[in-house]
Amino acid sequence: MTTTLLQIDNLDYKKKNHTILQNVNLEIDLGHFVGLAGLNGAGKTTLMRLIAGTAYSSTGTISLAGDKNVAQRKSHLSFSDELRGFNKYTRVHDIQSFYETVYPDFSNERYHELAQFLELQDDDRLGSLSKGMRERLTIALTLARKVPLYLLDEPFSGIDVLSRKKIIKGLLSWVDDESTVVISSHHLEEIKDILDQIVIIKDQTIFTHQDTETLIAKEQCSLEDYFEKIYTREVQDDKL
Ligand SMILES: Nc1ncnc2c1ncn2[C@@H]1O[C@H](COP(=O)(O)OP(=O)(O)OP(=O)(O)O)[C@@H](O)[C@H]1O
Repeated sequence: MTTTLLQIDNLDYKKKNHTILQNVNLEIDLGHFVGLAGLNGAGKTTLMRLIAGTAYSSTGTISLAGDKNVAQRKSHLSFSDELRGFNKYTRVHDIQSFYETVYPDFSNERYHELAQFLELQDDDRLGSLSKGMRERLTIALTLARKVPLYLLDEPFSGIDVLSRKKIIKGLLSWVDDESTVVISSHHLEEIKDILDQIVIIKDQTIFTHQDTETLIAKEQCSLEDYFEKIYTREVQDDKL
C-alpha cells in the first residue's frame, strides 16, 4: 500500500513578473529517496522553498501529510536551508541547542551520531567552518529532526569526494524507512544508488517523475545519460 505524503496541484510561481515555475503537479509517497534534477536556474531550490513554505505562491495547492496550512506543513518537514540566522561567532553546540529548543522532533541522540560520523566539533564557531564543514553541520541538523519529509538542497557540493561517498551511503541508515528524502543534485551518478525515484524540472515544470529502476530498464542508459538526452529532445516525458 502506498501513502501520499506530498501533493502539489496546479502550482505556478512568479518572481518580479518572471515565471519561474508553472503548472507544477507532483505526488510523492512516503518512504522514497527522490532525486530532484534540472539545469542551473531550472527551479529546484524554488520548488523546495515553496514546499517548505519559505516561498509562497497564490496559485495552486501544496499538501503535506494532508496539511495545506504553511505552519502545519513546516512541522512535517526538515529543510537544509536554515543556517542563515546565526552569526559567525555561534558555536556548533549552541546551534544544536537552538534546534533542540525550537523543534520538538529534534533527536539529540541522532544528532550526536551524525555529528560523530561527520566529524563535527561542538566548540567550533560557525565562522571558522569551511564550506564542506558547514554542509556537514547542515546535514546533521536537518537529519536529526524526525519528520516524514527531508528536503536536501545540493547538500554535498562542498564536501570532498571521499567523504561524500561515505555520507551518501550513510543517508539510508539515518532516515526512518517511512520517511521520504528529496535531494537536489547536479551529480546524479553519485547519488543514483540511493535513489528510487527521479523528478526532473525542465521548461519551468515537472518534465518527468519516474521510478529510477523502471526508467533505467526502459531507456537502457544511466540517469545522467537520460538527463542529457532530454535536453537534446531524444525522449518524451513519461510521468509516474
Ligand atoms: N530572489 C529572486 N529574484 C528573482 N529571481 C529569482 C530569485 N531567486 C531565484 N530566482 C530565479 O528563479 C529561477 C530558479 O532559480 P532556482 O534557484 O530555484 O534554480 P535551481 O534549479 O535551484 O538552480 P541551481 O541548480 O543553479 O541551484 C532562476 O531563473 C533564478 O534566476
